Amino acid sequence: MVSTHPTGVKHAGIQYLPQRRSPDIKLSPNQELLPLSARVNSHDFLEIGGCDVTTLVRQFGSPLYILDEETLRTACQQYRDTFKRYYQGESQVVYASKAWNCLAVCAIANSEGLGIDVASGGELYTALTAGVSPDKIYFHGNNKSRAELLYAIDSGINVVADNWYELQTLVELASEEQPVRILLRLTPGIDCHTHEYIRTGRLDSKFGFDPNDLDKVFTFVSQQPALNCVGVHAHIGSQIFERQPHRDLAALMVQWLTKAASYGLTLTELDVGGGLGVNYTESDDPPSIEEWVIPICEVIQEACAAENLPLPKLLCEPGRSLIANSTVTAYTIGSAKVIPDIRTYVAVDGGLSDNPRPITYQSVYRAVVANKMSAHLTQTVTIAGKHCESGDVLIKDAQLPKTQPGDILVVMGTGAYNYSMASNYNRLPRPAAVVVANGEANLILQRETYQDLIRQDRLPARLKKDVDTKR
Ligand SMILES: Cc1ncc(COP(=O)(O)O)c(C=O)c1O
Ligand SMILES: N[C@@H](CCCC[NH3+])C(=O)O
Repeated sequence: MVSTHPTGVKHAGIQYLPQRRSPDIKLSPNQELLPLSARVNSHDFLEIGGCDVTTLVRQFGSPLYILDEETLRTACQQYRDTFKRYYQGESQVVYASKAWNCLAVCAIANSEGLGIDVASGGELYTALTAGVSPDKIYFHGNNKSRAELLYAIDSGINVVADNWYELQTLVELASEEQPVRILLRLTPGIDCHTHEYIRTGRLDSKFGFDPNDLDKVFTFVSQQPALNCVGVHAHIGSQIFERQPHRDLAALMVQWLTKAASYGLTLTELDVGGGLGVNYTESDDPPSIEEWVIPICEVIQEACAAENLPLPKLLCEPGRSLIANSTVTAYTIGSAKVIPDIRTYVAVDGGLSDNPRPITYQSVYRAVVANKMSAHLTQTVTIAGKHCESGDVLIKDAQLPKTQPGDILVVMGTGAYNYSMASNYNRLPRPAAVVVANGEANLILQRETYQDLIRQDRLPARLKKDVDTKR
């Protein structure tokens, strides 16, 4: 079977065309396997952003993260513009930068008018360095350190307060003259179907205040002049395909605003978190960005009208659905091991250090061979990484054309939680990343070197002496 990608990419056996539910609803990048600008050129090679992937690998090395600027910008615009169109109050889309935090990605999101959600001092430092305005930065985390909270207060950003210890620390660190702007993160008690490790909304979660404490929390913050509490926040989990949980969440959060008003707290911001899922395989079926945003706007508008509340500023925090499908990882194929009647392993020059999602969440990915885009898929192979770990498998039973050492394997949908969760396991240097657009490729993350790997190593003098004498 040969199927066709909407943009013209053909790859035998892979169904690239997601199902359109209605002609009025735009498909969005989170429903695509390949970046929007993907094409097959006259050599039968994959091009992204007008750049031949095999040339990029020759130029920048392998493995290589390749980020398509058009796809990322389109996703940012779809979120931003859908809120503008369907929500009558103010809105702000905030990129959850834990998905991929680096200067260039923060700068692109910022240039599209998005705010940035940060989850550590390091992510905050990156966002500020990328030029994001402090009032558009939201700081998350269930155990922010004192130093991180001080950094947040000094920088004038928004803090999403997660627990009692944090509220008390903020009261100590902030002052009446310079109150800290906070939102309260509450656990909504809403469950959804996603991987156990990435559910955050149910009561048994390490994040946020217990909803049974709502009265106590509102009473406390309403009495603290050092706390400028402006809103509520909740996030129910990640890689969610269902639509009802976010509708339920939106309705529940409006009830929280009503309750806060009874404590004299005028809360003007409501942040529904992120969580919209993406296509990693042809059988995934997430809603589009519009299909996710529109019902949230409708539910909040209806609930506020019913409760006679002014419309709050509506925020959301997508990570994965903004960036996952903008990026592919290109690897070079090396050794193979054929175990007759059992399995064929084809190894690449990266693995769990650049993409820990398969080993962590049993995530499934799809791949194509960038220099053999129309070749028939004649083999079923397991794509192994190069780490000393049997579980270091990127894709089980991948359908591929016949491959040989030197071929370029492209794994799709690697923009979210790949680089940001990358490690140096086995002391592999982290890969480089480029952003591509209009035939131009720019380095956004330099490949680590062996020197980088030992930059933080220290050899105490007494051990050094040992080394010297034993030589
Ligand atoms: C507080 C918070 N906001 C936003 C996100 C982004 O989620 P996603 O990448 O699923 O959109 C997460 C991650 O799950 C999160 O923990
Ligand atoms: N790291 C997870 C998502 C975590 C979301 C952050 N709360 C993943 O790769 O799917």
